[in-house]
Amino acid sequence: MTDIELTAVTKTYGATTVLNELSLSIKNGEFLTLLGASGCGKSTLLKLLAGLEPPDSGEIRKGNINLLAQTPAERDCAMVFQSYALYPHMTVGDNICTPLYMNTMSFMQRLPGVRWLSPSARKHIRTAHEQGRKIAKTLGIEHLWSRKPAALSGGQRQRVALARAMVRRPSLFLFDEPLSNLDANLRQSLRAEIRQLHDELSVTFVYVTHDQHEAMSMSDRIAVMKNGRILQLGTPAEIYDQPQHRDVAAFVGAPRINFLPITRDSQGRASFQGQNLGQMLPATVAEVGFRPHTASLKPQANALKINAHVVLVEYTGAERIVTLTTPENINLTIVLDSEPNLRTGDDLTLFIPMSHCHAFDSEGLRLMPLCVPLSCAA
Ligand SMILES: Nc1ncnc2c1ncn2[C@@H]1O[C@H](COP(=O)(O)OP(=O)(O)OP(=O)(O)O)[C@@H](O)[C@H]1O
Repeated sequence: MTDIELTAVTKTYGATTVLNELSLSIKNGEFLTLLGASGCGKSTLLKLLAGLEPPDSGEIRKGNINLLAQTPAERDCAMVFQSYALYPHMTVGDNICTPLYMNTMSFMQRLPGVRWLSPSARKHIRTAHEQGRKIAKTLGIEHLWSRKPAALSGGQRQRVALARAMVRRPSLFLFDEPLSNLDANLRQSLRAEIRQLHDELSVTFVYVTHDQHEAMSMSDRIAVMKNGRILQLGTPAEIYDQPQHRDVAAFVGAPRINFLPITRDSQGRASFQGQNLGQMLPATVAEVGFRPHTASLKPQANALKINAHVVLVEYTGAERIVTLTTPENINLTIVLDSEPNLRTGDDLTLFIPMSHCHAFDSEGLRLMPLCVPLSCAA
């Protein structure tokens, strides 16, 4: 099977450019997540893949097949929406199976009267129901077969929508925020189920979400989007550990990454709270980011030192989340797994190993740290 290649795809609605010269290679069989804030163009990209909308320019190809020349039905993909999109007058069984047998019947056989009179049409329906029941069993909804959608919970409805997509055995699944309407516990269990389905089916999943937990826990690769462009494409670990843009760093991780604005000393060297960082950070650094879990209260070499004031200590059981403010009025959040005596109002010094600091320039682009060890001049 072949990868799907999007090349310089642009989509506009009126004066709004929703996708901007976007290029992306979707590997055959991978679980790829499009992650980004509301309005960044994720759903539009999904619609272009499904053939529900055409791009203004650019190419979408699968090997030597030009997908843009194919109708949605020819593209062999199934879409699962946030809103389930079930037929309210049909039972669960009919919701799952109707698209399947309608696909395999001739126009005449699809006519309601003929459908039940024609032996071959009845055979199609019987086969579809057998396949549908198997899938329903896999998803744990077989006992709901004769119910109508109104008599189902949100999680059950989404399972029916999943079953309806799976029964056709498409080579590409497109998910548009399928878990957004569900409560946190159900989201977590369906997240795992969708990932398991992917592993069992071994077909390509493209999954849209603005929830970084979903993206990080389910995906082989994540494309982080902003303003119709991909800021970074990588594995969850690459996205988390080596964010190529400050907005990528800010989008993943909870609590959120901290950012420190870097100033210049009288000689033009990078500095923060009077420390000379010129030996450690590239000359063009504008900001340093560090994740809340990387801060320590233990003095150490080659570390960025931050003087701060404790505003709030929150106990979460295993760890404590500490909110601080610096003399420059920068708010910081750190996570400590042990510090029995820390209280609101304390003044302290944080140490962030330079190996855990992310440097960004004024455009937000990642800079490689200098390899010269720092002698932090206080
Ligand atoms: N049919 C349309 N006509 C006009 N504008 C549209 C249309 N569809 C989408 N847009 C606009 O395109 C932009 C991107 O929309 P899109 O739905 O792709 O974003 P998204 O990242 O999926 O956001 P969300 O997470 O809120 O669904 C938005 O500003 C939206 O208002």
